[in-house]
Amino acid sequence: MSEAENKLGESPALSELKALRASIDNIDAALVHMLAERFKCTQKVGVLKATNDLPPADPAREKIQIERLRQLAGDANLDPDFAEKFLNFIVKEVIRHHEAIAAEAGN
Ligand SMILES: C=C(O[C@@H]1C=C(C(=O)O)C=C[C@H]1O)C(=O)O
Repeated sequence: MSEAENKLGESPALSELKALRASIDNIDAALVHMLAERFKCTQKVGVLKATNDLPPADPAREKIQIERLRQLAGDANLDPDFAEKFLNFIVKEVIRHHEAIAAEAGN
């Protein structure tokens, strides 16, 4: 049991906290599965780029994605700066994978 759960004891607040945490756990699981699917796609893009002599990063594509995500975030009441940072974090990792795929292919 976590410190917060311990402190709340048997109470309506504890029930609410547990229900909210159960939803958070479901959302985290969904995020992991969605990210895994995204990385499956980006790995294939990496192979496609390496076999067609294309660079790992595509800044023009990223610019469009950032604009789109910032708009979506704003509409969803999510901080657009956070959405941009989150996308950049993922894209940085994708580019690292693409560089590794290109190096493996001898590019
Ligand atoms: C996946 C690609 O490669 C890189 C990673 C991107 C991403 O993770 O969305 C976007 C642009 C590229 O810098 C791509 O070019 O589509």
